[in-house]
Amino acid sequence: MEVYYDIRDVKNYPNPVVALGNFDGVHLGHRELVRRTRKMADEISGTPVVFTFDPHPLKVLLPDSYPPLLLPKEEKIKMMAELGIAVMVIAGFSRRMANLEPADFMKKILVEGVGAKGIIVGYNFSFGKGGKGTPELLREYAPEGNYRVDVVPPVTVDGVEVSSTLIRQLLLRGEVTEARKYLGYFPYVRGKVVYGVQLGRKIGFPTANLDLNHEILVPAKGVYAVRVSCLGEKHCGVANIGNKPTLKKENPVNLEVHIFDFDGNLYGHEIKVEFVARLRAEKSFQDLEELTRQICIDAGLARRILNQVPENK
Ligand SMILES: Cc1cc2nc3c(=O)[nH]c(=O)nc-3n(C[C@H](O)[C@H](O)[C@H](O)COP(=O)(O)O)c2cc1C
Ligand SMILES: Nc1ncnc2c1ncn2[C@@H]1O[C@H](COP(=O)(O)OP(=O)(O)OP(=O)(O)O)[C@@H](O)[C@H]1O
Repeated sequence: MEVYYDIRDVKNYPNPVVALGNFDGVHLGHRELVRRTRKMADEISGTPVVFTFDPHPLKVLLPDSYPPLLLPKEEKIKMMAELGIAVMVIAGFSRRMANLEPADFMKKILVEGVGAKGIIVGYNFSFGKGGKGTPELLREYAPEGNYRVDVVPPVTVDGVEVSSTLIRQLLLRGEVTEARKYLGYFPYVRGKVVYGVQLGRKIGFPTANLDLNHEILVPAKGVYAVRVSCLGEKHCGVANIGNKPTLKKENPVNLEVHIFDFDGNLYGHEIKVEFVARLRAEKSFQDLEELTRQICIDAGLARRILNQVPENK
C-alpha cells in the first residue's frame, strides 16, 4: 500500500475509488465501507483508496473534546493494507482545511487532488466548512465531478449502530468484551516494557509494566484476562490497569501484565496486550498477602476464560 501525507504528492492511479472518514479503530462500520470501496474498484477496474485526516479534526476544531484514540496511525495504516486498500491519503488537517467550502473540498481535493471516480461515505458523513457537506451534496455534484457515489446505510450489531464514539465509551467503562463486538477484534494496546518496582516478582507474580502512548485510549482501571504477543509468540495472561492503591503511595495509572508460564526477559521490547474480558475493579487490599491471594484467583479465572474464548483470526 502507498501512503501519502500531502495531497499534492498523490500519483495518478487508475479510477480511484475513495472512502472518506476518520476510521479510528477500523471498526465493523469502517470495514463495510472498505468492502464496498473494493467492490466498486473491482467494477470499474479502479484503485481502492482511503482518504483520512491527521490529526483527528476534533484536535483542531474542539481540542477540549478531543478523544484519546482507539489506534495509533501506524496501526490504522497496517489494518487498511491488510483489508486490501491500495492507497491511503492522510491529509494534514488544519484550520485552513476546516474552512474549505464543501464544494471546494469536492472539486479541489477529491476530484482534482485524488482524481476520484468513485466516492464511498457513511450515511451520516459530513465534510467541509461547518460540516455542511453531506452525502446528498456529493451525489448532486457527481455528474459534474464525473464520479459515482455509494452511501453506506448504518452498520449495526444487535440493533446498535457501530461508531468509534460508542467503542471509546465502552472501553472507558472497561467493557472490553462488548467493545469487541463492534470492533471485530479484541481491543489492544502496544507498549514498550519498562522497569517497575520489581515487587511483583517477590509476591510470585512478576509483571511486565508498559510504557503507554498517552494519545491512545486504555480501558478503565481494573483486572483483565489478556493475550500477549511478545518475541514473536502469543501467550495468555492477566493484567492490571491502575495505580496499585494497596501500595499506599501515589502511583500513576499504568498497565502491567503477568504472562502465564513465561520467564523471558522483556525489558525494552514492545509487546501487544489484547483485552479479552474484564474480571473485576482494582481494589485496595489490607496487605500484600491478601492482594496475592486475589491475584491467584484472578489468574485462575483468566486461564479458564482464555481457554474458552478463541483468538482473533
Ligand atoms: C492480576 C493483577 C491484579 C492486580 N490487582 C491489584 C489490585 O486490585 N489492587 C492493587 O493495589 N494492585 C493490584 N495489582 C498490582 C500489584 O500491586 C502489583 O503487581 C505489584 O505490587 C507489583 O508491582 P510492580 O510491578 O511495580 O513491581 C494487580 C496486579 C496484577 C498482576
Ligand atoms: N456504523 C456505520 N454505518 C455506516 N457508516 C459508518 C458507520 N460508522 C462509520 N461510518 C462511516 O465511515 C466513515 C468513517 O467514519 P468516522 O470514523 O468518521 O465515523 P465514526 O466511526 O462514526 O466515528 P465517530 O464516532 O468518532 O463519529 C464515514 O464515512 C462514516 O459515515
